[in-house]
Amino acid sequence: MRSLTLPAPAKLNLMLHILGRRADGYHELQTLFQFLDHGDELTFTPRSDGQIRLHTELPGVDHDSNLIVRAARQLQAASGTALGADIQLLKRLPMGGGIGGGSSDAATTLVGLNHLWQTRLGEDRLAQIGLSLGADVPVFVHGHAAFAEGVGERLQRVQLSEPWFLVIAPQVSVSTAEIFSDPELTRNTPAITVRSLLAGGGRNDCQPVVEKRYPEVRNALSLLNKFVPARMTGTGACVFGSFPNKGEADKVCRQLPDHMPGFVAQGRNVSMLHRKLAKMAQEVNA
Ligand SMILES: C[C@@](CO)(OP(=O)(O)O)[C@H](O)COP(=O)(O)OP(=O)(O)OC[C@H]1O[C@@H](n2ccc(N)nc2=O)[C@H](O)[C@@H]1O
Ligand SMILES: Nc1ncnc2c1ncn2[C@@H]1O[C@H](COP(=O)(O)OP(=O)(O)O)[C@@H](O)[C@H]1O
Repeated sequence: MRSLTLPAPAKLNLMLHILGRRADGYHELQTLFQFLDHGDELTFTPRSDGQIRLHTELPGVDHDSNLIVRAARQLQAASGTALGADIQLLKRLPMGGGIGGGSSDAATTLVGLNHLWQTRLGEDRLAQIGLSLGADVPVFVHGHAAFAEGVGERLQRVQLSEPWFLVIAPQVSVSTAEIFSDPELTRNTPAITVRSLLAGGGRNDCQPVVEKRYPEVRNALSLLNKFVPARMTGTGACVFGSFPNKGEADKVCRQLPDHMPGFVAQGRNVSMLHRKLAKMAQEVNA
């Protein structure tokens, strides 16, 4: 049967404010998401027997807990399809890096299988299913840079400049739950409007707590700060800085020590997943 290969791009949280804690323990956020033109890649092949089989293993994640398998099963349940899928994953994004690899894999699975199985669920419904898998899945389903509120589910599209970023991935995995349960976390940042945010400013409220717990992240920030203002994405561990062009970002990337691998990627307002879908639609209509 016909296969479909789709990208699962990374995201950056260009800023992340924590406004408070809800009764269910989750934190109210304000964050600005932009995608990177760098990410994982998934290949889906439909099966007629209804089984979901992911053929790529990830360290520490068993088959049935992988967000890809969980997303595929949720879509089966929501749509009632009798089809299954063989899935291959090309994993490029560091795990637990705050660049959303798992969430993006889940979103690409929802969007990709909805297309391949012809289950015809709307984007809002896919985002709703995605939210039950992780707070960052909806923004990847919609595929547009956004200002997010709530736990990340209330999205407002934004148009941002698309600079080149150098992203450093310190060799540690930071657990989101651990950072959100730290008593020293700032939880009372006043709400700001998207307009004032786009005029400049913002910070990452998780950064001081992660810097304190993880010297690797602190060192990556101070190294990058020698060249450009550096900030952490999400709950870490990755840190990033923006450059006026690719050449300058590449130059700093080449100077990184072995224990601090990095990559250079461009910020994108429309995700690679949605660019590829638009290209496929154009080819069908041509
Ligand atoms: C804060 C962000 C910003 O992008 O961090 P990163 O994961 O990307 O680093 C995300 O929204 C994270 O979303 P996600 O990674 O899906 O978090 P989940 O797995 O849903 O949450 C893990 C745990 O973190 C805590 N948590 C998470 C999100 C939130 N808004 N408040 C919380 O208190 C909860 O204890 C939850 O059980
Ligand atoms: N397909 C997947 N890719 C990455 N991580 C996954 C996946 N499925 C489940 N996970 C689990 O989710 C955790 C967070 O993953 P990830 O999205 O990479 O980090 P972050 O949310 O910090 O950006 C991982 O440490 C792993 O245990």
